[in-house]
Amino acid sequence: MSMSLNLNDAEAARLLEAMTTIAAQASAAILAIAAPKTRTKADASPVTEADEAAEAVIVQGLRAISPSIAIVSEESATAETPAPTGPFFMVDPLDGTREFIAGRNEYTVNISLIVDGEPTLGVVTAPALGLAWRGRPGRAERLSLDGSNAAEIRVRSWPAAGAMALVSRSHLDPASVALLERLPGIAQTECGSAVKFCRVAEGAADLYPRLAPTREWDVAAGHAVLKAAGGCVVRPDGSRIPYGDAAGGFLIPSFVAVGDLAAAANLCAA
Ligand SMILES: Nc1ncnc2c1ncn2[C@@H]1O[C@H](COP(=O)(O)O)[C@@H](OP(=O)(O)O)[C@H]1O
Ligand SMILES: [Mg+2]
Repeated sequence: MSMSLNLNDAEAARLLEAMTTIAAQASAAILAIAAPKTRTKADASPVTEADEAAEAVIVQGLRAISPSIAIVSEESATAETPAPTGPFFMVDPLDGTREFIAGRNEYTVNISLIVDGEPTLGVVTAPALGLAWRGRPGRAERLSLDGSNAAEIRVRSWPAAGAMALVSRSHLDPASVALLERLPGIAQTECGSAVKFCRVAEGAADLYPRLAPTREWDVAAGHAVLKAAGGCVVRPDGSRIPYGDAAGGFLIPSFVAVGDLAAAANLCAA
């Protein structure tokens, strides 16, 4: 059954607030696990008991607030997961598991709501940084994990000098390196997880190139935040990312996340 969802701004704000609370609860569940037991998944990537604890908190929380909206979540998605037919929540209970296991603080909880194939609402929390970022159409915010200190954020214009790219610490690939080599004078910093989208959204960086595979749950919430802040996440040719690709295993082969839309158009035309 297809279901339409036409949220006005007050309803969007209310739903995003509830998603923020759930992401904060999942963050607390992660922080409560001091020495996580770790195993390797079928795709050779790591998962910990913290990933699973956070997912349980999130799924239970989302079911309680919106029982009719489907949930696609990293640790429960399988090859048999059907393509969602209406709006759906896309969840990564712990993005940057490698960072988390290594004891670094750049890992996140990602929760987004996809409507008509577009990440429309999104919250990203960084438990170890005590921070959250969230976006809905027309407004993006950075706040403390406890919900205080919410402040509007906005992308910056591409600077004439001193543009900054963020790249994966654990998965930097040759194609992204080659793209950066074509941009003279751009500085680059390593950063784990969906924090990269949020740094671009708050105008601390300009570009996050990822010309290597990720999955929709790694991207959707950060995409919603960056879009709300005035930026974009697109395939390298400038086309949109088709969310809800169950048949393709929710794989996103490559993307670029950019703060300045004119710079994004130039980059994608090059
Ligand atoms: N070959 C691959 N295919 C699909 N996703 C990949 C991948 N290599 C890395 N990723 C994704 O990249 C995420 C980490 O991003 P980063 O390197 O920027 O921190 C991982 O998230 P998880 O930690 O949730 O598994 C993982 O899903
Ligand atoms: Mg994960």
